[in-house]
Amino acid sequence: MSQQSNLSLPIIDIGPIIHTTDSDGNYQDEQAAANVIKQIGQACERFGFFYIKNHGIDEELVDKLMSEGRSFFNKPLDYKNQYHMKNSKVYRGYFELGGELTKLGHSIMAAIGESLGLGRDFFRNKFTSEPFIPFRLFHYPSDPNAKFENGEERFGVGKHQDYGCLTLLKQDNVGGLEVEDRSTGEWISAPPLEKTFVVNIGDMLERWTCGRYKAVPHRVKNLTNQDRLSAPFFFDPNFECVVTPLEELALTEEEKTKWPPVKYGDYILAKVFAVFPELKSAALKYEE
Ligand SMILES: O=C(O)CCC(=O)C(=O)O
Ligand SMILES: [Fe+2]
Repeated sequence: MSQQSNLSLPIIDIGPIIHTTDSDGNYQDEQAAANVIKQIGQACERFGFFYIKNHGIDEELVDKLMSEGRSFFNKPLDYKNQYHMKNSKVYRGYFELGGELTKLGHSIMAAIGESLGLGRDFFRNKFTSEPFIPFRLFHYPSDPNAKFENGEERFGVGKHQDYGCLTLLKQDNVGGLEVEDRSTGEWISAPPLEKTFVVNIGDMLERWTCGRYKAVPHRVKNLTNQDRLSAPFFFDPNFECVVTPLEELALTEEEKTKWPPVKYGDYILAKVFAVFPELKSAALKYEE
């Protein structure tokens, strides 16, 4: 079993990269923005994860979302089963924070483009103008005494990497998220920090950059006696987007052959159906 690390993930004040001038998309304070972009680039290379603060997202709306989520999970099972994912064709809909989080996703992708020397419009112009933006609300029941089951360590969400470009995660104040330190294999704790989101890189950004920016394994274990709620917002390429190593990054032939092209829609569906096989039969039924 790997050890806990005593490192902590960087916390980046991204105020300077979300305030652009209206006319041309330049940053209001280019020097401050350049400093943030550098921090983002370093965090992507070293950890694949970072916290953001001063992100401009309305905290009242976030609180409202979390309390609505909590009240849903507190309802009786019969009520919740009406919305069981097995019964879903596909849940599409509106939620109040969607637009704001999408805008934030574009701002962070702009900074990432800049940090790679590709320019701030690179990803939006080429790949993410119409992102695929799944959103989930997770409930991790309190589980203080169930560290092990049949000798195996138990997790609310087992070790995995995210599939797309970026994840913007809001967690409540319970904690339990851990991130692998790729250089040591230790687990870095990512505790709740007020008014922040945890941001992490997904597999597609790793493929575009041939691993320069990493999609890093993480997991969640709630060992407290309180329920935990989290809300990941995924900012992903469109289903039709074919992801190949970026020519602009002057990667070697060896690197490029390691990352063959994938169509994002095929990639994510294969991943989701592997985790939730019942959704595959539901989706096939829907296609008939
Ligand atoms: O609940 C969390 O903190 C993380 C969830 C997660 O890793 C995911 O949805 O991909
Ligand atoms: Fe994840």
